[in-house]
Amino acid sequence: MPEPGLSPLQSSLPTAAAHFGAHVLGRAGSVGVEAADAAPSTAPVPAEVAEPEPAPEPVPDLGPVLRGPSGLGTAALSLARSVAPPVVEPPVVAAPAAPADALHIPGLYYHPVVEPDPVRVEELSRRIKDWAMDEVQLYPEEWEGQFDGFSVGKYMVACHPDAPSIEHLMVAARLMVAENAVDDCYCEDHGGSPVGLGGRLLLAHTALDPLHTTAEYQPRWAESLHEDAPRRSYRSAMEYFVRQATPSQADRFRHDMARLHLGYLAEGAWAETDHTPEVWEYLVMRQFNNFRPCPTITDTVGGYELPADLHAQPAMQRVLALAGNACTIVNDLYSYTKELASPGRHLNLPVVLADRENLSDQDGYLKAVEVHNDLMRDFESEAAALAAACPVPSVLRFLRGVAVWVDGNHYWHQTNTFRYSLPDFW
Ligand SMILES: CC(C)=CCC/C(C)=C(\C)COP(=O)(O)OP(=O)(O)O
Ligand SMILES: [Mg+2]
Repeated sequence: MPEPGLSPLQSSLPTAAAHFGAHVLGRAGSVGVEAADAAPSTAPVPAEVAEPEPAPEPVPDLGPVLRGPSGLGTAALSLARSVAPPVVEPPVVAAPAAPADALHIPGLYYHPVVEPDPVRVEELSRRIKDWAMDEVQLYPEEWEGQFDGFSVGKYMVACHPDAPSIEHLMVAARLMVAENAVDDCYCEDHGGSPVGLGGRLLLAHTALDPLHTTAEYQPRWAESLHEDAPRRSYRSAMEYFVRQATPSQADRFRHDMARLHLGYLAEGAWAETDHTPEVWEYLVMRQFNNFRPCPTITDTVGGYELPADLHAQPAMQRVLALAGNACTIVNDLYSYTKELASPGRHLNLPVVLADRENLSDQDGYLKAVEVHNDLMRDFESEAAALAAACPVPSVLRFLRGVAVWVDGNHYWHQTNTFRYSLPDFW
């Protein structure tokens, strides 16, 4: 109900979008337009991480972002095109071919990406390694090869082609490295174990969501954040992130990380008792132990904000869950042989399908490909429906950012032959 004397906000949205609320859309529209036109965040970049002078930043190729993926079957991702005239008429570009030595999963539904800008990849790789070694003492010398082989620079450039600067990419890269450090060192094969995992994760979570307590106990907690590599890296990565993010973006990230830690705990609990969950139970765990915290920072890394009220809409939440699930099942497919070779029994979707549905290893794997493809198609159709129902610039750019992240994530898995290989099922 409008206040007396005030005329109601006029919305150009279809009636179907009425449930988003004119107050939210009115504000979101202005934020989005401003953000889309002036990409860099208003948050100041701290002096110690300022861009080096006078090296010029490579100009990001915004073509893929405006245009979206261009391969067969990518029409559903052309969100802006379906609801509004494009900002510029993009040139028609052929779908890029995957590199010759890339891994190919027959029947997998995915979109090829434009090769990430090699200048950005090199610069980001150099800076992230400096951060890992000099600022957080992340790993002993003998792990250097694994750090390089992870190729976080290539990963983040592929996933965030609209980042306005290398420093924006560093925000994503530090978090990616820190998230993997926690997984490797607390949960998996670099000293991790389900035993005591809850306590370790809880304490590390306070590097993201700080303790507020009395003067007597606060200093001891603050010291604890420097005691191991996972906590050092979470603490530092979060410090940079909150300088770049708005408070609601930081809060969104903390929530997504709490979800992630809950997923780690369920995975650890099942490993401890050697329990194989039902397929749907596994999918629940993997929705939490999930890449979700990475695509959901796409607006911070892009230098704009999807307003909290729009992020919280159930339709947006469904799109984000589907996108995260598609990304994560891609990992289950590409990491299948790595996980078979690791000590103990590592759960992934093909393994759980084979066990719970009495399938051969091969049929379990092939069914997991189908589950992935269904998730991808649901993500794309729900994202397109949301874009049509709520064609606010920040929503469209965010949905495009998530879709590009999904594609970049696939590209990184497909091309990371240092880390992954495929089973001989075809
Ligand atoms: C980057 C991030 C938020 C990671 C969270 C959880 C995670 C490590 C994954 C979803 C990847 O799965 P997994 O642990 O199976 O990774 P690898 O197969 O070892 O590459
Ligand atoms: Mg895996």
